[in-house]
Amino acid sequence: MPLLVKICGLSTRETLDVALEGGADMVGFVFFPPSPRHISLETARELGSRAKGRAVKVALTVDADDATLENIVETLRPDILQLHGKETTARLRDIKAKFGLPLMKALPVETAADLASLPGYAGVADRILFDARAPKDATRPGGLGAPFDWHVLENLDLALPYMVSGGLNADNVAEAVRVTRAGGVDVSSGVEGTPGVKDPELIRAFIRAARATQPSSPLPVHGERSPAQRAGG
Ligand SMILES: O=C(O)c1ccccc1N[C@@H]1O[C@H](COP(=O)(O)O)[C@@H](O)[C@H]1O
Repeated sequence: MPLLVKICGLSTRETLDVALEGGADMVGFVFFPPSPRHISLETARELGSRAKGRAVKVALTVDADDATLENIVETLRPDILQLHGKETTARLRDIKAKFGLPLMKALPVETAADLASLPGYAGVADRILFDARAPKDATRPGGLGAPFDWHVLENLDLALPYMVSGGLNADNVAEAVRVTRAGGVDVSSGVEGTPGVKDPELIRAFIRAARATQPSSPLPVHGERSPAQRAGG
């Protein structure tokens, strides 16, 4: 399976286009007012229609209530909801029943003990995102540019698709994928110059580095067209 690459915290047309043109599989939009990446519903409507059909649109929320989720679903029209707070398994069931969208539950990781809640969430979420546990005094539960010890996931045996995040960048993404065997990677701070301000070059470099972790297409035998040539018609 090809590695899924998610660029999160996009808030402008220009950087969204860079992520889409660079080949991001998923683009994430943050709806959490304390975050420097928080976007308004008006921006969500514009960016959502721009990304439609070009990448999976992910709405990131933190313990959002139904009314907030309703507004986000109505304006962004996300393909998946990323729940990055302390949402319980019961709340996940409730959100699923109300909104009928796939759910990606973010789980904070610091030590192996943090995986205790995994079986419960794996029973209801469609995908798990393992993210670095934020310090107690942090103003947000993610998007802090800090990695966790990827070896915690080394022997993970999870049937559900999972991604990793937390302090990823173009220099360490290959090692994160090697250690965790994750099917996807998610980045925000690592493609920014300053918090909340995406850097086009860093976005491109991250996507390239993530793609380079994949075995390259086999060389065509004489007279045969390569997969890339076939995809291009
Ligand atoms: O990006 C944010 O501001 C944010 C706010 C609240 C919850 C999660 C947030 N971001 C997510 O955190 C991880 C790791 O990000 P980083 O690469 O370490 O900056 C990622 O999933 C972001 O989507």
